[in-house]
Amino acid sequence: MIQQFDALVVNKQDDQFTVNIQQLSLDDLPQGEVLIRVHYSGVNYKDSLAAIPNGNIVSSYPIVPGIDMAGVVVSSEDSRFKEGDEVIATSYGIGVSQSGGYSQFARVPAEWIVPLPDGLTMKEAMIIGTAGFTAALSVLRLEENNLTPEQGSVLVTGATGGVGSFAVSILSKLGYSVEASTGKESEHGYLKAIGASTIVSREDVYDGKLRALGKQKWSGAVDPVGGEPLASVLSQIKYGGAVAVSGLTAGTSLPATVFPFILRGVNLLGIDSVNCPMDTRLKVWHRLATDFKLEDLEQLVQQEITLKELPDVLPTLLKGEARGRTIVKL
Ligand SMILES: C=CC(=O)SCCNC(=O)CCNC(=O)[C@H](O)C(C)(C)COP(=O)(O)OP(=O)(O)OC[C@H]1O[C@@H](n2cnc3c(N)ncnc32)[C@H](O)[C@@H]1OP(=O)(O)O
Ligand SMILES: NC(=O)C1=CN([C@@H]2O[C@H](COP(=O)(O)OP(=O)(O)OC[C@H]3O[C@@H](n4cnc5c(N)ncnc54)[C@H](O)[C@@H]3O)[C@@H](O)[C@H]2O)C=CC1
Repeated sequence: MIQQFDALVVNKQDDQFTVNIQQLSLDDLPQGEVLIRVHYSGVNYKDSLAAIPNGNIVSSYPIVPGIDMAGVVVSSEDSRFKEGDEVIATSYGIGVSQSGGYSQFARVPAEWIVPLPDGLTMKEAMIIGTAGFTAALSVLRLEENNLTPEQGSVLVTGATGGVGSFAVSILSKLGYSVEASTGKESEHGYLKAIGASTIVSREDVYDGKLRALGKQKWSGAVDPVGGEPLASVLSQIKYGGAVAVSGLTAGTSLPATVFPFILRGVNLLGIDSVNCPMDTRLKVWHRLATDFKLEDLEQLVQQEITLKELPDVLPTLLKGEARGRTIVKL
């Protein structure tokens, strides 16, 4: 019988904002058909936003953040899952509108759960997490836009981050020549090790001047950075190419012109991991467990931490200090 367990709880009451470890009981968990003993979670940019007062992510407090979890089913009221099943639960309302993965136990609606695919351990699934899933979905969308390695280099912005690192590694594994953009000179070795062919600076991508059209440099791009750099990337994509945009670390406004779209047939592909339909979600996890799977996923792990280290680690992503993935052992 489960009495009490540890969780990270974020609360906002009047002017008080708190982030601390608390002892919860099963009665504190939300409704949902499946009770999961969480083994691993991870740290995504969105988790860091959930742990600050004005992150615009959490819809009601108190909440246990953690948009990702992998664990073992303890009990299920839904016939699709049974005790002992290894599962992944990410996205939807997890860690934003209802309690998430920074807890030893979680209760989740059955329709949000993905069976752990053959070929991945729970730990590997959380090294991947929403960041790796988003990178994989970006690559899938670029493939659907007919991108092939023969068309030339593909750009990855924010390349040392979670989404960026996975985009570099997956594209490299598929035979693409990858130009990885980073502002971190100290991480050039890391980017080469995970598959970058060339490292470019942030200034090579956006030199501070936005042009209607620039030289055609990249056949495609995976962009978790957004903002002005994205406008600059669009102006440098080759005829018919595409940019898969997922993020906003450089800002939310997009001061672009229509010219790349109407003169070069460039496509801007929106990437949403949160409400991605289940059939696509299963397809992406299958590819992450097969042809997208990296030989050494541990290379992308910056650190493995425990719940009590989370309050110090969460803010680091908002300062652009992530390198690959931080995973959390529950
Ligand atoms: C892992 C994923 C990620 O990391 S995504 C990146 C992190 N996400 C964010 O930073 C989003 C934070 N949200 C915001 O900043 C705001 O919600 C906003 C700017 C997107 C919109 O704010 P605004 O105040 O202008 O409008 P509302 O909040 O009232 O919403 C309007 C309308 O949009 C729907 N909506 C809001 N947030 C989302 C969302 N995350 N996904 C999908 N849809 C969203 C909201 O429900 C409203 O629609 P309605 O039909 O009226 O309900
Ligand atoms: N659309 C979706 O479903 C998803 C969106 N995201 C978004 O993708 C982005 C990245 O997420 P994570 O990889 O988890 O974060 P992360 O913190 O691991 O990586 C962010 C990267 O952006 C870089 N960066 C920060 N400021 C920059 C700037 N001004 N110019 C260029 N690069 C800059 C950082 O150095 C780092 O490499 C976030 O905005 C996140 O909200 C992430 C997952 C899913």
